[in-house]
Amino acid sequence: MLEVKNLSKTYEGGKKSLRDVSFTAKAGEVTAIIGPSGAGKTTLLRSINQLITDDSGQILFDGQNIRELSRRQLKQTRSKIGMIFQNYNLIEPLTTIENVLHGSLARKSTIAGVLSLYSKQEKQEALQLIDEVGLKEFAFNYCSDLSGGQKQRVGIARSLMQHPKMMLCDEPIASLDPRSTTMVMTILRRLADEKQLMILINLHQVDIAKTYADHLIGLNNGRIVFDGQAAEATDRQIEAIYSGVDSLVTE
Ligand SMILES: Nc1ncnc2c1ncn2[C@@H]1O[C@H](COP(=O)(O)OP(=O)(O)OP(=O)(O)O)[C@@H](O)[C@H]1O
Repeated sequence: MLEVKNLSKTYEGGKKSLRDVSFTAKAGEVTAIIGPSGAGKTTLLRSINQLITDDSGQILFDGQNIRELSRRQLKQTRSKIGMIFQNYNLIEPLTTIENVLHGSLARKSTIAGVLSLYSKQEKQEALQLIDEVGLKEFAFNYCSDLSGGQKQRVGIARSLMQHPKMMLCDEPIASLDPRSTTMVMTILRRLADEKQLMILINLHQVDIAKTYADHLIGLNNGRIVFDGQAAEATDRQIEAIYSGVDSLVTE
């Protein structure tokens, strides 16, 4: 379970990007975060694993407050949190399997990582994950030769190599066509259902959020203005998330 309590963030220059944000996310659930551009979605996702340092609040995950961990503890906790990015963040001149194997670096010693020392078991696991995301025949292709949707699936397999408990997905389908969008969202949904992963996903497409997510959070100007079941959010509530009317949990 992830419990975010009263999280606030003000950037240098004074922009208040998160204002007293509190919510809970559960294992096995897809939580979609929607809201207009600049609402604070990326800031929220990146604060959860402390890629952005926030001002105040609590982030309780796996029995710990992530905000209070030492550097070493944070590294350990981050190894359980996968990240999926809009621009994939792959090493393009490397092959699919090499990129996926990189996901295990979070669990390895620095020297083993630098020397790219992977065990036979890790290579087998990487191939298995590549198969799970439907890319078996592309395992030894260079990532630079893959389509956007294929690259995102490599990103998912790489993240699974970490053995994550939670996946933070920052607009993972923003650059994809409808067919690739369906494939990626279906895989994320399956990971929540079958591996009981906790999936948090920033989205611009409300219809996709309502189709694939269990839980919907609406952010506007750094505030949570909706927190409820994705399938039950009404058009009026969705409209209000984007127009910025506060406190819409009840109609
Ligand atoms: N490094 C930064 N320094 C100052 N202000 C920032 C910084 N990063 C983001 N902001 C501001 O914080 C607010 C929230 O930004 P954030 O990127 O979290 O929003 P978002 O909801 O993810 O937007 P989008 O949907 O466009 O990606 C915006 O007003 C943005 O301009």
